[in-house]
Amino acid sequence: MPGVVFDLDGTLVHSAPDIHAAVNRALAEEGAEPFSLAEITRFIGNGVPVLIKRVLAARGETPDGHRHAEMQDRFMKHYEADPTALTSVYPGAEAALRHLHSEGWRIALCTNKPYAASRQILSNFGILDLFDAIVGGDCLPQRKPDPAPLRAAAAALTEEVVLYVGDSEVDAATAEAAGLRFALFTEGYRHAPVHDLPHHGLFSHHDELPDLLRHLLA
Ligand SMILES: O=C(O)COP(=O)(O)O
Ligand SMILES: [Mg+2]
Repeated sequence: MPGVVFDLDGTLVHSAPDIHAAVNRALAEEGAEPFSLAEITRFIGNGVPVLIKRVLAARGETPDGHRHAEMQDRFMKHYEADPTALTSVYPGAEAALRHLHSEGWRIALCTNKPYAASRQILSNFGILDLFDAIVGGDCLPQRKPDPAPLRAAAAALTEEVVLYVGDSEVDAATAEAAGLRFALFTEGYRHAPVHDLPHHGLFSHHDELPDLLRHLLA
């Protein structure tokens, strides 16, 4: 059977509200002003170190390593305390995963979110056991859009054909660099118009996903 690798934030789960809340809690510890949800959503996609860099830059800071690490630790403390309080699985995503799993597809996750929080989120939503492999943003020295994490996730599935499903320009670039066919979820945290992202298929509701993936195999 084929394999499919999923991105997490903006693809399987709408996690921006918890990321936003944790950033603002970290800032509140310093008495700093909160960011809006739209601002923080724009900073998501390249992993936590880049998120923190973007938050500090938007505040006019050019942080040294110590300052960056301090804010990242603060953010992670708040985020890991409850990464699903405000997060939801996209409508139809769990059903699509269960459908693919029951058809014998092997399933992996390749996200820039750190491994432990990613695993916790899948576990909290009762879908962790559907995944044969998880590659988080802190599992390798490289993060997406470097193809190494996606290649590692695909290799873990040991299937001849592997597809990637994601929501962002980072995911599209990663799939292209790894040489995998890419299905784009149009309702995630993308910045550019759909036609600017290289993709082989797109979907706006996860009910469409099993048929789309079968089509991409053909
Ligand atoms: O953590 C991020 O910035 C993005 O995570 P994702 O790779 O699951 O979209
Ligand atoms: Mg994403």
